[in-house]
This record gives sequence, C-alpha cells and structure tokens, in this order.
Amino acid sequence: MPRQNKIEEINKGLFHFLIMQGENRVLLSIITGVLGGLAYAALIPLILASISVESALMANFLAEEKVFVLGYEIIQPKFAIAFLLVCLAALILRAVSQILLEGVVVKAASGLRVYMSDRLYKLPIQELEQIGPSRFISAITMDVPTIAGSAASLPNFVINISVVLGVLGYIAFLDVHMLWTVLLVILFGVLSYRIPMMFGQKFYAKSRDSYDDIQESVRGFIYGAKELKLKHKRYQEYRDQRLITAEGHYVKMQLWGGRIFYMAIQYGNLVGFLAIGVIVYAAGNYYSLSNSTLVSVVVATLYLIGPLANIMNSIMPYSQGVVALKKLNTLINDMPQEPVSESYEPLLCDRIDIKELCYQYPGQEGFNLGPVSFTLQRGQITFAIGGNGSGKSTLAKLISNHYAPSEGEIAFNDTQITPENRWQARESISAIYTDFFLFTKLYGFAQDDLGKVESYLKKLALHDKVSLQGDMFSTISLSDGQRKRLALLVSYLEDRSLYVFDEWAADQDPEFKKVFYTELLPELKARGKIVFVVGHDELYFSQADQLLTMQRGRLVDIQSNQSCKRELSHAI
Ligand SMILES: Nc1ncnc2c1ncn2[C@@H]1O[C@H](COP(=O)(O)OP(=O)(O)OP(=O)(O)O)[C@@H](O)[C@H]1O
Repeated sequence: MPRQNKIEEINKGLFHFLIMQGENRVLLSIITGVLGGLAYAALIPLILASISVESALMANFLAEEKVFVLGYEIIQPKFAIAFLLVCLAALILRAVSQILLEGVVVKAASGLRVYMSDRLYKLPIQELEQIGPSRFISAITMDVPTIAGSAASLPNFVINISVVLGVLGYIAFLDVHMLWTVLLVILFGVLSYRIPMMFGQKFYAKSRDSYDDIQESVRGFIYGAKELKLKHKRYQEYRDQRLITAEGHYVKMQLWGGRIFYMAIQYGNLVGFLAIGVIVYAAGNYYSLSNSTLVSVVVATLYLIGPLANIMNSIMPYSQGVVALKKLNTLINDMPQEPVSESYEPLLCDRIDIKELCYQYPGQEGFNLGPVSFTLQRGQITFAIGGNGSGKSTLAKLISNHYAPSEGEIAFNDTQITPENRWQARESISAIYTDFFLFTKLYGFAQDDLGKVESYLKKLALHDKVSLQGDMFSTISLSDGQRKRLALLVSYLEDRSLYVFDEWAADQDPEFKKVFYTELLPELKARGKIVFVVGHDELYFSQADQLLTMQRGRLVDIQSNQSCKRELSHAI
C-alpha cells in the first residue's frame, strides 16, 4: 500500500494506524514485549523456588559442586545462572520492543506532518481561509506529538500486561482459588477505575478545544504586536479577554482532568495491595492455604503492583492520544480535497471567457458576487476598479482559479474550467495578491530561467539590495514595496499567459507606480499576456484596454480602450 494511503488509516484508530505504518515492526515489537514481560514475570517463581527448595526433584537439580565468584560462594549456581539469563532476556526483549516501536512512531509522526502539509496543498483556498491557521498549527504542533507519545507507550503497556499475565499464571500454579481471588479484585479495580478516567478524558477534550483559542490569541500577539504596543488599554483588554480567558479555561480543564487522572492512578496503584489484603485477611484462611503457599502468593501479588501501576499510568497518555486523534480526524474531515490532476501541463490561454459567474463565500450571507460576464484577451490589460468591498479581489481569485465559482463558468480559449482541469488552468497563471508570500528560494525554476534574474533586478531597481546566490535571494528583508517588486520578479520569471495583480502598486512610490503602469504592464501586454489588474490608480486608467467597474458584487460598467481614455481626460 502506498505510504500516503497508509497515513490515511489514521481515521481507523491509533492501533490500526500504527500497524499500517510499521507493518511487521509493530507486531515484532508486541511479540518481543510479550516475551520480555513473561521473562520479567518468570523471575518471581525463580526467586521463590530458589529460596524454598521443597521437592526431591528440585533437590536433585541442586545437587552440584560448589561455585565461588570473587571469593563468595554462590548457592544454587544453576538457579543463579538461570536468574542471570532471564534477567538478560527481559532486559534485551523489553529494550528491543521499545526501540522497534519508537522507530515506527517517530516515522509515523513525521509522515503525519507531511500528510497534513500535502492535504493543505489540496485544500481549496476558501476552506483554508475559513478554517484559519490556528487549527492547523495546533494539529501539527500539539496533536501529532500527543498521538506519537501515546503510541510510544504501547510497548510499556504490552510488557506490563504480559508481566501481569505471567504472574497470574504463577499464582494459578500455586493455588487456583488465589488466581480467582486476585482476578476478581483486579477486575473490580479496573472497572471502578474506568469511571473517573472517562470524566478525566472529557476534561482533557475540553482543554484541547481551548488550545485552539490560545493559539489564535498568540497569533494576535505576534501579528498585532505593533498595534498592541501603541495602546496599553488595547493590550490589557486583548490579553484579558482573549489570552487569559482561553488560558483560564485551558488550565481549569487540564487541572480537573489531571486531578481525576492522578486520583484514579493512585487508586489504581492500590488495587494490588487490595488483592494482598483480601488474600492475607480472608481468602488464605478461607481456602486453608499452607503458610509457604500463602507467602508465595503474597510475594507474587506484591510483584504485580508495579506492572499494574504502569498499566494504569499508561492509560493517561493513551486517553490524551485518543482526544488528539479525534481532534485531528475532525480537522482532516473538515478538509475537502481538490481532485488530483493527471497533468500539470498549462492550458492554452489566449482568451478567457467569464460567463454568468457567481460566487458566495461559504457560510456568509451578506455578500454575493455576480452574475458577471466579460472577456479577457491576449495582449490586453484589464483594470477592475470599484469601492472597497465591491468584490474586485474576489473576482481576481475566481479568475486565477483559487476560488471555484458557485455558478457560471470560466473558459480558457474554449476549454471550460472544471475541477479536473483546474490545476492545469493554474499553471497558466501568475498572481500577486495583497497577502502574497515570498519564498527565499526560487523553487520550480530551471537553471536557464535564472539567467534573466540579474536584468529583472535592475529593471525593478533592486540590484543594489538583492542578488541571486545560486537559486536563492541574498535577502528578503526589504521594505514592503521592495518585497512586492521581488514578487513581481518571480512572476516575470514564471512567464505565464495570465497575470493577475491585486493592488500591486498600492505601496509603490509615485516614481515606481509610473514605471509599473507605463512600462511593466505595457511590456507584458507586448509579450502577448492577458493582464488583469485590481487597483484604484485613476491616473493610469488610460493604460487599460478594458475597465471593469464593480459595485457591491455586481459588474456595473465595462468600458473599452477609447472610453477609458475619455474617462481619464474627464478626471484630469
Ligand atoms: N475571506 C473572506 N471570507 C468571507 N467573506 C469575505 C472574505 N473576503 C472578502 N469577503 C467578503 O467579500 C466582499 C468583497 O471583498 P473583496 O475583497 O472582493 O473586495 P475588494 O473590492 O477587493 O475590496 P478592497 O478594495 O477593499 O480590496 C467583502 O465585502 C466581504 O464581505
């Protein structure tokens, strides 16, 4: 099964997911864990047999020559060697079990992070915006490590279960009534222990929900740092109403969850002693156990206390893992995927026909775009203008195929854009939005493309600031306007059919604004590109071959080249 599909097994539960990741290694880890646990359990009958030699068989076995080590006489050397070998086996098997699973868990956690990033790539932009970054960051930085942590406790759980089973087997060998007695006490302990654990898990689930709010409020401290520093009252209110409220809820839920878990764990730790109490004060007498059998049963039960406590203790990380897994699965289920494209070959695009295009933001009633119809032509510059919130950027994101239309169609030449060919359509587009992201490295370019960087840096007046080192920019610590110019350089290098600029010139100085409108855009036009510009720079409307005016989501006017020029002379 391909690795990606194996990661998708996450929705079938933690254990299933692990098995799918580690194939034989998880099973091998369980087998070595079981054997290691049994070896550990075998130590107790070995010790008890060594100190109470009763049977003739045993006496025969012990009849041997004396052995000295460092001047000390070793009594029952055969038992001593067996003891040493079993210790060694327990040590090696338990370590191997943990090392094997740790390898699976670390790789599974890494696979999950990569999987989430791949899912983000396939997530439509509108859902990405709707879900918001906090949930993704919490999932990757909190849920994945919690799931990994709980999965890593599996060998410990298996080892301790085998120790308990092994010791119970020995108790059964000593006296079968004592086995039922101990089993009943353990069963009662485990069942009664589950009740508080269920409540504890509920509190952990609630605390996990608050963690998304904490993440969101920390984002405010990072991205709103300047605004917060300029007004102490704003900081205080934001801190109290967002961070402290979220933290308060998180801490409260964590503490309640922790209190219940720790009380339950302590109670769980007592179960072994409870069993000893029942044996010593009631069952031993009731079943007329000999003194030596009673001592052996009590010692064996004492030996159960540690493993039982470990089993109980591993339930807490497991519960937290279950909560994290649920949270991660909910997020994954909220992440629809765009269909995978069979080809990333750019679509031919000399003309774009927009017909009766409509768009509504998911879950937003207030704003509807469209229906709008117009055509974009190769070698033409189209400006989209209009007031704030009139729908220009929304229209740009529809044209650049980041949003899928609610109704209507977009056709590149005569090919209608569908979910199946949308990835190909995107390969014909280069876009710079107001929230653009600049990668330090020029990813996805051939070495030949980079030859033009030097001349573009000069054209964009960046050659004094930035240079290309290999395929990396020497710096991207630039002013906002300069960073946008660098984004324009990347866009130029891409050499696509359609160029979309959303208020690109808004933070350029007047000199460079002029360069952009009167040199760079006409140059793209001369190269036969389709250019779609969102902007408010009336002074340069004359550069447009087509002027689209938006108002409250409607396209209220389309002017062609000549009327654009008339418009400008009126404005002047
Ligand atoms: N991510 C979003 N989620 C939900 N609704 C949105 C989102 N972005 C914009 N809107 C809604 O769409 C409307 C149009 O926004 P859009 O960004 O397209 O306007 P615009 O014309 O580009 O404005 P501006 O000139 O201010 O950039 C807004 O009034 C808002 O109600």
